[in-house]
Amino acid sequence: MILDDIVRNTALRIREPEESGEKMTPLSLKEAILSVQGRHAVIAEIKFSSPSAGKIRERTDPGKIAEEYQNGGCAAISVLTEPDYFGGRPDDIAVVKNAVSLPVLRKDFITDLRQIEETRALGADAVLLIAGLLGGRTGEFVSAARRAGLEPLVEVHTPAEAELARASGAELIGINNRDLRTMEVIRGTTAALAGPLRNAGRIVVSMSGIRGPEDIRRTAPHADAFLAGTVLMSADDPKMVLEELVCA
Ligand SMILES: O=P(O)(O)OC[C@@H](O)[C@@H](O)c1c[nH]c2ccccc12
Repeated sequence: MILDDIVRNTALRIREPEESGEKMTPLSLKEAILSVQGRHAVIAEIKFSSPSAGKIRERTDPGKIAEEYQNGGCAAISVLTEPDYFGGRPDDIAVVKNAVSLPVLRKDFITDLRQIEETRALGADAVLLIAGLLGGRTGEFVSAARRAGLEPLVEVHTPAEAELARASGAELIGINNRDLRTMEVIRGTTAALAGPLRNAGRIVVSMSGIRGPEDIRRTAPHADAFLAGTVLMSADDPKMVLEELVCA
């Protein structure tokens, strides 16, 4: 299965983190989401290809894309750093951080605590932790991320994972509408899982499969923020499409 291949190959790339120089004070993804008023908080993703979509667009300077996203009014930027299936690079984090003044979320397949240190060393503000990969270790990774100065965003797709995420203490929970194992998008996933999480005070990010403003409007009663990738990266004018999502 593709997900197993990705996780295995990613683990093979892990190196002991090197001591890196002074890092900037992290920007809060939570604050960025909560400070959006009168429009939708959108996390715009930089992703050049994916197992489900194949090649999305030619690789160009991620800093330029990030600037366009910032001009389009996103609350934060997500950067896929996995190289083999998503066309990303770890160093894209620093490039994006230098280009914009928004929180940057690193998205990769994290299954080893050394990747948490690495993520902070790369300059990210927040890190994606996938409950479906971490299982009972989710809470341990949430704590490790905080200790490293990173805000954890825990991704879930099933009720059991949602409960794991809630119990992990993470404040930010991403409900992935796409099943990472089958790659099928079920747009009702956010509505189905958000209730208990929001009642427990968690901030819910609805992720994946957003095709346009209508998808945002339909899910808005169930989510505090949205994460969109393919619809933006495949657009001729990502800034314009992002503005449509933000103002949906
Ligand atoms: O391109 P989309 O359908 O807008 O989806 C973005 C994002 O949610 C997706 O890239 C994603 C969500 N969780 C992940 C985990 C790993 C890799 C990728 C992802």
